Amino acid sequence: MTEARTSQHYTFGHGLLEGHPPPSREVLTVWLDQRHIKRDERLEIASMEDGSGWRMVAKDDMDLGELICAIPKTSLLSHKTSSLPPLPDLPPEVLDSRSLNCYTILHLSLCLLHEFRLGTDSPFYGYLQALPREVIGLPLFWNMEEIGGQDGKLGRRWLKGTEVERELERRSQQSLSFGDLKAFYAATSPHLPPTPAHPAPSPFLAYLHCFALISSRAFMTDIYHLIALCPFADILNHSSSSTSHTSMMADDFVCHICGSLAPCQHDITDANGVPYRLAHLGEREIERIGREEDSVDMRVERPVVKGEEVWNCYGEGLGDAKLLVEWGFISGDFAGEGLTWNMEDLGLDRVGAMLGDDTSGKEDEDEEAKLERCWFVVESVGTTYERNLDRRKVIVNNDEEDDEDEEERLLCPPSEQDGRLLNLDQSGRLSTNIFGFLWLDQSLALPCSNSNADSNAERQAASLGKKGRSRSESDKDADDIAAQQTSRTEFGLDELEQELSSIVRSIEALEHAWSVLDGPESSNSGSGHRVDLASEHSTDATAGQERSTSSVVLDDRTKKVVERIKVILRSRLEGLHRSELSDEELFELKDNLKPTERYQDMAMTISINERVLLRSALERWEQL
Ligand SMILES: C[S@@+](CC[C@H](N)C(=O)[O-])C[C@H]1O[C@@H](n2cnc3c(N)ncnc32)[C@H](O)[C@@H]1O
Repeated sequence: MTEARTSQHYTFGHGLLEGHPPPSREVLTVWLDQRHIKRDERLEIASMEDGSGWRMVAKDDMDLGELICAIPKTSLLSHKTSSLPPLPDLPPEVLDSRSLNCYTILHLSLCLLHEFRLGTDSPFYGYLQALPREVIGLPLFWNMEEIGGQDGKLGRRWLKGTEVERELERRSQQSLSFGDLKAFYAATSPHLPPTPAHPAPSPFLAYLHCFALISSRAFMTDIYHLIALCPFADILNHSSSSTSHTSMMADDFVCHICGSLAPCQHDITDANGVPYRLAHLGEREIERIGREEDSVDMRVERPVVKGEEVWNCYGEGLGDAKLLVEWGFISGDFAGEGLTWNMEDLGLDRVGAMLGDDTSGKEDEDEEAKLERCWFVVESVGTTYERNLDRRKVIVNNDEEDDEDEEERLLCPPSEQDGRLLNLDQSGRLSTNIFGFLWLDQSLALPCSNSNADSNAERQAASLGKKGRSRSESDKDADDIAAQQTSRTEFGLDELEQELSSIVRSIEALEHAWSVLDGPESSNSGSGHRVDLASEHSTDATAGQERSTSSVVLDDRTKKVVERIKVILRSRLEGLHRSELSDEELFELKDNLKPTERYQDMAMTISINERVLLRSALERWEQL
């Protein structure tokens, strides 16, 4: 059976495989067999329901541990297996600041382009012909007329202020901006060997096509091949980790010189003659890797039912922003870390000031060391918070109700993926990392004089409120900070440790106050509900415990942190495109999009989801 991804022949402006027959599963299957790529025969390549690509479906049940596929590493398409000759030294402005990861992506995209240009002469042709021919519309390209058109331009506007914009900024910091791609291709395209079908360098669009394929299909394999295309395995679509059936596995402790997994001539061995890179393995394992061919494997990690699509997990906790930027689609799974901030966004970019700068008694300490001292406290806050949550779970026997209760909290422990993330999680809970830093900034930014106090308050105002707060508000902030100052202290590690217990107490008071507001007897369903935190005596029955709330009083520092959190959330909301629109107006706009306006649709979905999340979080903090 020869089935095309679509029936027409392709001309997509990049000029690659032009005039070739459409992608064929049959040609792919023959090639996979020739390259000894093992697949379970119960698996079938099928079309996606919306016709936008291929997917893997199981024709029968598959059990835990069964092999889905095994791809010999010699059949991966990596910078080591491609026939692109080594590049000459690149000019420093192209190479200088690039990390190895970034260079590997840019270089592998060029390798792929070279294989495409070879056409049927490429040893990878059977695989290449099965890849999507249309350029995958990563947001990085949406402003480019040939790829994004009008839809892309309008879509980019909806990305304003969203996590996608942040993700693009992160990529840019890793030297993976549109300009970086352009510069890399300008420097390397003259070195592409001419081929019969492509005697001259290919257009930039061809390189972008290859870059998007690498971004959306290549996986990290080992320290020799690094990022590589894994034929067959890359047909599986993504689902978040809890619903996926499998993930990619490879032994990555290979020799970095020749790629051998088994002991080789380049190895340095320990006293027992075992290569250091294999020292963590048992004798039997070492014997096994000497016998077997090294491969990238996928096994069933969650049983697959007959007729089901087999889902891969491209990475733990991938949210829609990352999926859109790197893979060009959104899942709507509400996976990932929610919304993120960096220190600057939070007005915390001058840690020196946060620590009392020249009065710290550690004038010669660099910013990094100061920041580390703050992290010491903030991370301890997270650990303590998590431990208290666990303890509470044990007390209430960890039932479902308690999980729901937990999601309704104001704060959440730091992300498991990245312990230093400053985020608002998908349940609208603010990370204790943000709270901790805001607390430290509030309590430690002790000004030397009123003029310093002024500049500190101005700094916060400028960073937090994009529209800027009025001068009188800044003055008031500065006065408050100055009023709090009773004595000047050297803030060393000991002092920071003392801060820990204050922050934990502040969080406990806040959560307690919130549980009173959010508890069943408070009938806190509508907005505008208020509880007099300082005077009422009530009980919190949500956890099956009696808790006196007679002493829920938020101290001044806590109140100030709460105020800053509200400013941060409001400012993020106001930074979104068309932030003045109501949810109804937004949904109406989205519903009126044409089916072809896919980029706008994805961007609006993300923007709307972020609004909803921010509003729900803001509502909680405003009720305090
Ligand atoms: C590794 S490939 C997967 C195979 C691809 N569907 C194909 O046609 O060859 C990754 C691409 O598949 C698509 N994709 C993967 N998971 C998806 C999902 N859950 N929903 C929609 N598209 C998905 C995206 O276009 C993504 O860039």
